[in-house]
Amino acid sequence: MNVPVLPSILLLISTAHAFQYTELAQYIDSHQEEYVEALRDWIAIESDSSNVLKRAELHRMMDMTAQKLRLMGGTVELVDVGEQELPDGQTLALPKVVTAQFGNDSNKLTVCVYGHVDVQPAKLEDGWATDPYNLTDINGNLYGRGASDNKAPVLAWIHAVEAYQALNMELPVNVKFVIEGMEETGSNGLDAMIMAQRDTFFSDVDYIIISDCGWLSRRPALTYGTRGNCYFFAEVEGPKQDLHSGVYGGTVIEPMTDLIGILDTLISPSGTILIPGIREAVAPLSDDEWKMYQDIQFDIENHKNKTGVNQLMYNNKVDLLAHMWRYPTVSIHGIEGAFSDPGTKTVIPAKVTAKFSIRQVPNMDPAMVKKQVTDYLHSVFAKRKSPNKLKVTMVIGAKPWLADPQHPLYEAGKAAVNRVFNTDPDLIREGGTIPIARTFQDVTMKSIIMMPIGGFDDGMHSQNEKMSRFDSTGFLFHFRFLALSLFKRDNEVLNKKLC
Ligand SMILES: CC(C)C[C@H](N)C(=O)NCC(=O)O
Repeated sequence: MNVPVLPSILLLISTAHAFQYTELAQYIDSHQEEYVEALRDWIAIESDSSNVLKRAELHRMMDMTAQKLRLMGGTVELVDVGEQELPDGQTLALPKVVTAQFGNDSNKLTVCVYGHVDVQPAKLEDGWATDPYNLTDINGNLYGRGASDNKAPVLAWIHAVEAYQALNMELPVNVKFVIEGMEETGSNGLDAMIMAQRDTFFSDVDYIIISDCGWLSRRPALTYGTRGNCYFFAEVEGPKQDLHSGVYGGTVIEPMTDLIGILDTLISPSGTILIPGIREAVAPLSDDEWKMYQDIQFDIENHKNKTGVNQLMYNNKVDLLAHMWRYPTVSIHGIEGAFSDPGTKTVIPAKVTAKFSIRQVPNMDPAMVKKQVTDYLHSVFAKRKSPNKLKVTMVIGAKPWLADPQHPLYEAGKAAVNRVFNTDPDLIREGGTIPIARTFQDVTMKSIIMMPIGGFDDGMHSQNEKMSRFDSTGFLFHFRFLALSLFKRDNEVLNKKLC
């Protein structure tokens, strides 16, 4: 069973009878290689949204996505969401957002599937074992940038609709797609588009499904929360050009020294955020949450192996999960302008820009965090009495998202997992960010369920990202049935509650 297939699963299925399940499953299994080839075509496109030099590739990716949906007979639009302003003041066209619709029957529920087809940067020399843009199948693992995050899951949903069409089966729900190309950099332009189309495209949507996350372990999972993210640039500028450190070192106050000095004041070695006001905003961990976390399957040794470290920040499961999902953290990602090539260049860089981010949790507010971080860094910098100039910019301000795991969507999900796996799913949160999740919820007032498709060891954003055709436990195979059951149950529950 391969991944792109997965969704077929998810789909539709609500009203399908047993023989239809079998037919769908057979169709999907017998088309597995075509799904892998479709994924190969998509992986080959370097749709890196963070690199402005790759923008043409991103536009091509959106066109290709729209074309695939058009060829399936969907009502497809490429929605212009305007321009992006770059830190240097230049502007650049944003990739268009693809919307599509299959079915328009007012007697059916309408499901909106959201996904993205942009990716994080990847280079062979980062330590990939294979070319990140050439899908490589090793023992059933499909390696390539974007395989798990989020190209295979998006394709899987599309192929699910296609399987119904190919078998001349009626879709049990109307299906809408919203597929974007800027998720990895904060979903620029998408908030405004959702607001603008609230009373049109989104007016008949009953609920939203996102498959842009992963299981936590080999136990089935449903995701009910994601962290937000505030991403900052801190630029320190000094001399008018780079200087020879032997000739000028000791006479000028170096921008890099200033920058490292202020970065070191963001977080303590034991992980305490030192920016005033941040920790105070965080909702305290309730007893109920503590109990929920205790029951979740999470193997600390496995987490150590996966990350390749021999010591973690915390030694117990609840603390680790809580710090992964529902406490903020500061991560320092890189320094632009710093010398980073092999060799021993002896330069004093004239201007350096640090990139760091702070994951957001309830009840933090990105606007407030922007002010707290900017004020704090300027006050720390002022104490250094440096003649250099500091500029702090927040380039992403994505809010956290939290659903009610008691909502009928999750009841349906749990019942389906039980039916299929004979076990309760773990109800998990996600430490990463899906910037648009909160907007969907706030603007459309519709509920969201996140149904992870990725494996716990897919390596999203990392070297050797992959999506598995099979898992040792065969979870993808099971997931198909989970989905079938889910939607069957889903409609039963939701028809009662939503209609
Ligand atoms: C695991 C995340 C929710 C996946 C998502 N596509 C993502 O990577 N978002 C950006 C981020 O930095 O979290």
